[in-house]
Amino acid sequence: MASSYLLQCPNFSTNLNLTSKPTTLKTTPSFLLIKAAASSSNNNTSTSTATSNNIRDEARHQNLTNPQQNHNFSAKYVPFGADPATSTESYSLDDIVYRSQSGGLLDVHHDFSALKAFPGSYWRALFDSRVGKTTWPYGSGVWSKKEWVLPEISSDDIVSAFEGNSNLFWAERFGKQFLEMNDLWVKHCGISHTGSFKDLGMTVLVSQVNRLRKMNKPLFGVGCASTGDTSAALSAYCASADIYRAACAAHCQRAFVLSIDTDFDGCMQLIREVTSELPIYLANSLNSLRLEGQKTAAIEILQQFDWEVPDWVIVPGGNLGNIYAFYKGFHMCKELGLVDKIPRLVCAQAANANPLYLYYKSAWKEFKAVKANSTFASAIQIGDPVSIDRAVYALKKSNGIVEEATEEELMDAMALADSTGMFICPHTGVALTALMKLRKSGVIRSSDRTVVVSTAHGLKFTQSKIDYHSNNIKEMACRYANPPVSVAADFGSVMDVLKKYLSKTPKWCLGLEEPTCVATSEPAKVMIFGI
Ligand SMILES: Cc1ncc(COP(=O)(O)O)c(C=O)c1O
Ligand SMILES: N[C@@H](CCOP(=O)(O)O)C(=O)O
Repeated sequence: MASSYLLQCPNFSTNLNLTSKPTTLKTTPSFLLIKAAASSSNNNTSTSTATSNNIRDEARHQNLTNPQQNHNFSAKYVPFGADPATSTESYSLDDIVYRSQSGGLLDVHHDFSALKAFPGSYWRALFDSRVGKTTWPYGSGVWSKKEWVLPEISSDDIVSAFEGNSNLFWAERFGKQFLEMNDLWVKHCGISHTGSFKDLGMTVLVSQVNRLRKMNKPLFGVGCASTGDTSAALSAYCASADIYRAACAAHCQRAFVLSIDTDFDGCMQLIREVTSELPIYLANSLNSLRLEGQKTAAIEILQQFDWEVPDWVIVPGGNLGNIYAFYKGFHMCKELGLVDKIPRLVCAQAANANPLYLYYKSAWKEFKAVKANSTFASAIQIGDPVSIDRAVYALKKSNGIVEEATEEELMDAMALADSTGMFICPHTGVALTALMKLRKSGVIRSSDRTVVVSTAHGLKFTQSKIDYHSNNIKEMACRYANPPVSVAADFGSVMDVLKKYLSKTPKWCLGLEEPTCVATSEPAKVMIFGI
């Protein structure tokens, strides 16, 4: 009985939602109308009865016949930072709760004693055995770690697009050419179902929504504030679970988007108020369930290095859930004996939205929210991050660092990365800038194994690339811009342009003398003819 509501600031650029025309908050009646319509339930994900021998049926059969799959792993919510051994406050994951009694954050705490009954080698082998298969739900990079994520959910309730298992790209040329590094890697979390790392968290959250609906919990909607990535993931996973159909009349199988005249922080404040008034489940990372999925990217990095721990992991930060999720994934691997240390974490912020950076620079003395200014890294244009306490914890525990990137720095870094064959988003440009600064200062050494987390697909942020390469950004030199050359559509004009371009190349290239063998040091030219 749930539908999905999204609160977005108006200039979101990356929205992949299946939306109707955006409605402003002033049209509250429409909002209520959908709530009232949420009366029937028809969830084909959780009641898969149609075809036999699909992967979900096979998983069900396996559960019945393979007792090894029955375990006593469990998890619960505890106040963030509290010692679970002594804290008297805890909640079932089936409770709808986002804050502790004192108003603080929550954390999902796993029963480590049950998990520790198995040695690290067991977990490594189990996770490795599931990679790249189509077995439900373990073919997902998130659900391949199900025992560490949501151990008690039935595989039947899981809503998954087999997210995760993303490419860990060896940035050979970027590393060698610009940083004298040989062991630089980019974890492409944005090469994913809806083009950002949010899929990792949303599969967990929407699966739990599916479970709560089956338990007849009072839950009539799912909602988030968003710059565009969280909302895209929420829409897609709710659509995949057919959650809209259950909520609305047949003509309205899509998310309900409110375009609100404020920034992300304003939207976040509003969705928090709305979700405390209405039975709408909060899908932002304030809800600690999301981080259980996102932490699997850290486990995956270790797995991809054959359980060797990198020296550094650099993560762009906005609302600051993800930096903690990475810490948590690494920390669990250490606690449970899969590895013997964790990497140092770097959180990279845009200078135009840098409250964590300022806090770090004050030696953690005083946190002040800021008014986030416009940045090309629009998904991290956040001045009052909800997970500030989680981020500080992660950074302190990992001997971490916070860096920042100006607009020019992040755009230049993105262009340089693209010039070496990557195609990254501006947030990844922020993380690469942090790396470049830390290399320059010698903090990160040439031989350090370093992973930069790429959080979204470059294709979601093409306008920034077009602006940069057209030299169309006020007060920015766009030093690495590569604008197209306009040329008339006739052979002579094209040849004139090409001859000028190729004037420094050997004469045989221009057909002016017999070809000789090509010197291997001669760089090849790449020419693209387009409109
Ligand atoms: C593409 C992208 N990168 C980075 C972030 C920052 O992640 P977090 O808010 O968890 O710090 C976000 C969203 O916030 C995002 O959408
Ligand atoms: N960039 C995010 C901001 C919200 O982050 P969340 O992880 O707290 O949901 C977005 O895409 O909306």
